[in-house]
Amino acid sequence: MSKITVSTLNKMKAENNKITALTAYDASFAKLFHDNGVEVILVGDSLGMVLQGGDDTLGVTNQDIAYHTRCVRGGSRELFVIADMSFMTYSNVSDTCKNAAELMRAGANMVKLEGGEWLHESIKSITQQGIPVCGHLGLTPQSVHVFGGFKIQGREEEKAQKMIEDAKSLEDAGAQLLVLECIPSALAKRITDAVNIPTIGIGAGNVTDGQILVMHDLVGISAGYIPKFSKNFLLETGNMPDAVKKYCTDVKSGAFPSAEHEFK
Ligand SMILES: Nc1nc(=O)c2c([nH]1)NC[C@@H]1CN(c3ccc(C(=O)N[C@@H](CCC(=O)O)C(=O)O)cc3)CN21
Ligand SMILES: CC(C)C(=O)C(=O)O
Ligand SMILES: [Mg+2]
Repeated sequence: MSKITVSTLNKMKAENNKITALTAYDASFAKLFHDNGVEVILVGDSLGMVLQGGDDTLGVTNQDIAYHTRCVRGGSRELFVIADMSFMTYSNVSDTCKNAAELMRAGANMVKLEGGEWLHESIKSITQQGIPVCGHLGLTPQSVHVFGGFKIQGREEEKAQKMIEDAKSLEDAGAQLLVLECIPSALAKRITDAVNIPTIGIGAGNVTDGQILVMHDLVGISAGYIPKFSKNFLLETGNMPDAVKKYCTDVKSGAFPSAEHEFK
């Protein structure tokens, strides 16, 4: 696979060619995913749950993400790697600059921040200084204690409209990609239509420009529960490379996620 860049991702949105993404936390899995058709690798702070065994993602540090970003980058120079900014490491512009820079030096191609309009200044500042940004709206797990659990977001029309405004604000600030997590498919469609940047969904239906899953859910070995929107692709394929290939094929064709994996 040739090298993926933000230009490739824009082109894919324009051509209705779905973007395939998975989380990875080390070199071997990152290379396996890349070799079998995955276009974007996320070093997610989900590692606080699936690697560290925590109940949420709040215990993850910027150093943790930097470490795993180095590991993932070790899998290939060619990977398009997004690194999550962890809980409370992007509270102000200065912290955002310092911590995002550490992730870029560790080998990331882009950093991801959870939140809407309030991130405007920080996103503007780091993109101006050369750091590409991915936004993240909907069920933003760092806010699990504000939400009162890992609950689907944006069901009320007022909240839905606010999320659309947040998406536009992120794009306006300079964000070049947007993750939408656990929202009704109809809202994911409205957001995808409202912005020019590609959207990547998880629990947001097959209407987004791409899909992402936590890698442990793809093979059914997540330590906690397995979210309803995920699917075990290892069951029907029996080996890892084919499970990854099947995931990519099904994302490309729109077969995954199907109705049973979406929220109405
Ligand atoms: N293994 C794993 N997969 C993930 O997708 C994931 C993580 N871990 N850790 C970080 C966050 C947390 N995420 C979660 C966790 C739980 C639900 C969940 O239980 N959702 C309910 C729906 C709740 C509702 O209806 O409002 C479900 O049944 O799937 C969703 C996303 C997504 N991320
Ligand atoms: C679930 C994805 C989008 C994420 O942010 C993570 O893995 O941390
Ligand atoms: Mg995350």
